[in-house]
Amino acid sequence: MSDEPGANRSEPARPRGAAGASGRPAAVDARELTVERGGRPVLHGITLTVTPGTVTGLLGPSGCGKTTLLRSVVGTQARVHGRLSVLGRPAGDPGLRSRIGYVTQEPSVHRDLTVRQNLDHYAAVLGVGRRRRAADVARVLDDVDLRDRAGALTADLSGGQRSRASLAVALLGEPELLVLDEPTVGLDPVLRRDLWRLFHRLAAGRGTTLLVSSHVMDEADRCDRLLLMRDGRILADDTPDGLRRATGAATVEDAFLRLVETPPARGGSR
Ligand SMILES: Nc1ncnc2c1ncn2[C@@H]1O[C@H](COP(=O)(O)OP(=O)(O)OP(=O)(O)O)[C@@H](O)[C@H]1O
Repeated sequence: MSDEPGANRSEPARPRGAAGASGRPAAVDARELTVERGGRPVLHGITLTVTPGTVTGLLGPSGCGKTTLLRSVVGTQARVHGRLSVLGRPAGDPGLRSRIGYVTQEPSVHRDLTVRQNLDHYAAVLGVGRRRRAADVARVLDDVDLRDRAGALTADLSGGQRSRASLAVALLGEPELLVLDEPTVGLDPVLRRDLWRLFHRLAAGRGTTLLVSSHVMDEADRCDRLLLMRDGRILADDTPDGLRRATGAATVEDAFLRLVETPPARGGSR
């Protein structure tokens, strides 16, 4: 059976009043989400809410199911069961395509085009008129700090620069929800810091919701909210401070270990 788009049987979640302070519906609302890949379950009844206008980190070890969850949110994952609504619509709804930006772990730019040509091409695909296109391309080049490499072939960029070029493509349509799969892997500390600043600028300035995965726990404090994940389950959905308070741990990494080692309370969500 295919693991690719087209076989998504998720249903929209019922509206649950999970809106943020803005009154907008939850950016993501998942209820009892289950996904099978390669004939075995990899997500086990996940329930979570992503508040609009926040930077939410999806943190967990390699192989725990982060990419599978992100693919479910953007509608490219097959065999999704349960209820999943994104920006108030069922996941995978064609009307969501222009409202979501998705950056996978594999850079999605054409290597034989320059950065600017890539952006111009994708802006045209998005239907941005010729006159607005130059301004949009300049804006996203600034966002990801690639203006001075705009004329370079993407084949000639470093890995980190190519990732940022992919992020620039995702920013073109000013999406309401940005889904980023491990965007900071391989970046030096300065670039990582700059990217997290950009994420918060997008959330604070444009009201964009960012769902950002990472397997590095030290990125936790850069997030407004955290979804801690392990073995296809959500261990915690909290702020970094709330998580430390709830577990009595000094760091999010220790909080994660305590959650793994402590059996869930009766009636708890784990
Ligand atoms: N195409 C596939 N077919 C079958 N099983 C898959 C496929 N892709 C991933 N899996 C399995 O699904 C589980 C979750 O994988 P997923 O890629 O979602 O994890 P992840 O947390 O994103 O990992 P990483 O941090 O390494 O990217 C893993 O056990 C993985 O082996």
